[in-house]
Amino acid sequence: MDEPKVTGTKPRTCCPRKSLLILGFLFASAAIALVAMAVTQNKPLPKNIKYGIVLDAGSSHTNLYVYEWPAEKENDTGVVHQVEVCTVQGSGISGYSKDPDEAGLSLQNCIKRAQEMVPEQQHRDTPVYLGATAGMRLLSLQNRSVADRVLSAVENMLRSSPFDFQGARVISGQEEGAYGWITINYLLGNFKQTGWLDFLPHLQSSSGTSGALDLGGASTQITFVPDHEPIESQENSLHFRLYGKSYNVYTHSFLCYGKDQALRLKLAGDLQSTQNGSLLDPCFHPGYFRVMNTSDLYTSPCTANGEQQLPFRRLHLQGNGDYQVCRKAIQKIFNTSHCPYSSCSFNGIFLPPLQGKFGAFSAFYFVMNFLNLTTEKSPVPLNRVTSTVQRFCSRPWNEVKAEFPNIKEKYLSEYCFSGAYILSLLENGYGFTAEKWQNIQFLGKIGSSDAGWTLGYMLNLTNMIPAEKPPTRPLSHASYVGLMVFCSLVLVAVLLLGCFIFHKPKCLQKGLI
Ligand SMILES: O=c1[nH]cnc2c1ncn2[C@@H]1O[C@H](COP(=O)(O)OP(=O)(O)O)[C@@H](O)[C@H]1O
Ligand SMILES: [Ca+2]
Repeated sequence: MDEPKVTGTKPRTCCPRKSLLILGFLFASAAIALVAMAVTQNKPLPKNIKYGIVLDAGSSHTNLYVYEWPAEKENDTGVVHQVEVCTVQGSGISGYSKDPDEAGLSLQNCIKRAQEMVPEQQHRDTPVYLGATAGMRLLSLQNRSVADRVLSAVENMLRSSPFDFQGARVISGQEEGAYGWITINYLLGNFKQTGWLDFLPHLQSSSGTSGALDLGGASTQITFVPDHEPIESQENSLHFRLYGKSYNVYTHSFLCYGKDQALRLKLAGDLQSTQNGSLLDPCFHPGYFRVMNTSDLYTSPCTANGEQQLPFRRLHLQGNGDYQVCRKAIQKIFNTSHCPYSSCSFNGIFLPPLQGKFGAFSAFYFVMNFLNLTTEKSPVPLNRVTSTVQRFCSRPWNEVKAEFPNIKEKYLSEYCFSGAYILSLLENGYGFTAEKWQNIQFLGKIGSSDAGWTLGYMLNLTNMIPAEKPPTRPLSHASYVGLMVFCSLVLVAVLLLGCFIFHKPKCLQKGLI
């Protein structure tokens, strides 16, 4: 018998296995190519960096700041940062009234330093600004022509530098307050309005900004956005439109209430009640002794009104480190007897209710930092700050001097007065209660940049803060490419999986493998 013939086709060789392999290979190659393309395309381009220089001509000294930012991101918020600060040796420019040319020469070393920091080919395109604050405001009040001569001396020096000189002027107290407020909010990223909060504005605090407290040697500034309160005096009211949002800002600068002039005000007041020129001063350490010419005390317009024929020419000051008495003596320089508004700080100056968080910088920070009151994460409570200052004031001067041999004697001897003055100003002057005190953060730097008015000044003068929010795409280019690649891969994978499930090659079917 014939054996039954095996009919039909030969069992299929597993050809889909080959196709699968090819498909897999193509898939892997395409995926690698996509990722490689995305990475190469998004590699950061060589940076095009721009620079700007601002000189802060303060009453006690001048600082030169160099800032840099990526040219293509000029209008973003938070991109400009400080790369250098150079402290000019000697006094502030207002201290050169006897020899104005020296004021210009004093800047030379720091200008050289800036030349090293900025690449030579960019010197010509780098703007340089000088802003003078309360020391020069006082000198202008005292002798306008001398102040002008000092300003033209620094102007000539800056014009002769290789940088693009943009002006040297005395800025107003209002500007100083406003630019300090802009600086800290820019650096803290408070003008940034990206993310979901844009669509849920009720979740943001009313202004989303921090107030600014700046303490200098000759003036002090307070600036913040009050909560829906009308700003009752025009000279304290500023309006800004930044990144598409409007801000009604309260600001006041108290000339003569920087810590150096405040000390003069206090001493000039104390002098009225001495007969022989010796003064027992509760704001200096026990055992501290200082001799001053009374005429020096009255050279400033802050104290000039009190000048009188005193029967002595020298003041012999002796410390006794009594914090409570010191606070009482300081209190006398704040006049709280009249207020033509619904509420005032002191000297009849309008102050709306304090609102939100505050960043306190410059001498507020130097003093608190020296007293070790800035190191903790959360603010140190007011009662602990008070007891720290009290304890420090009561320490004998020779003990303090021995503990801090490297700190300038001028600073060291005045930290007791300065600590007490800061507490008087914030607590009694502005009305920071123990509860509100917790909203103050003492700031030296934010990131790499010093907190102060200079950055805000430059941002404003270079038009780097747009009034309206620049139109932006929802995603950055890199995120867009990344997401596109990811979605393409998911789509391809789903397609392959679909093909695989619905046209399962026979060789992979059960029993054929
Ligand atoms: O390291 C420090 N310790 C204590 N005080 C300092 C230190 N550095 C600067 N200061 C003080 O900070 C203040 C800065 O004032 P600035 O010179 O800016 O005057 P202004 O802003 O009133 O024009 C001055 O009183 C100066 O003595
Ligand atoms: Ca200052």
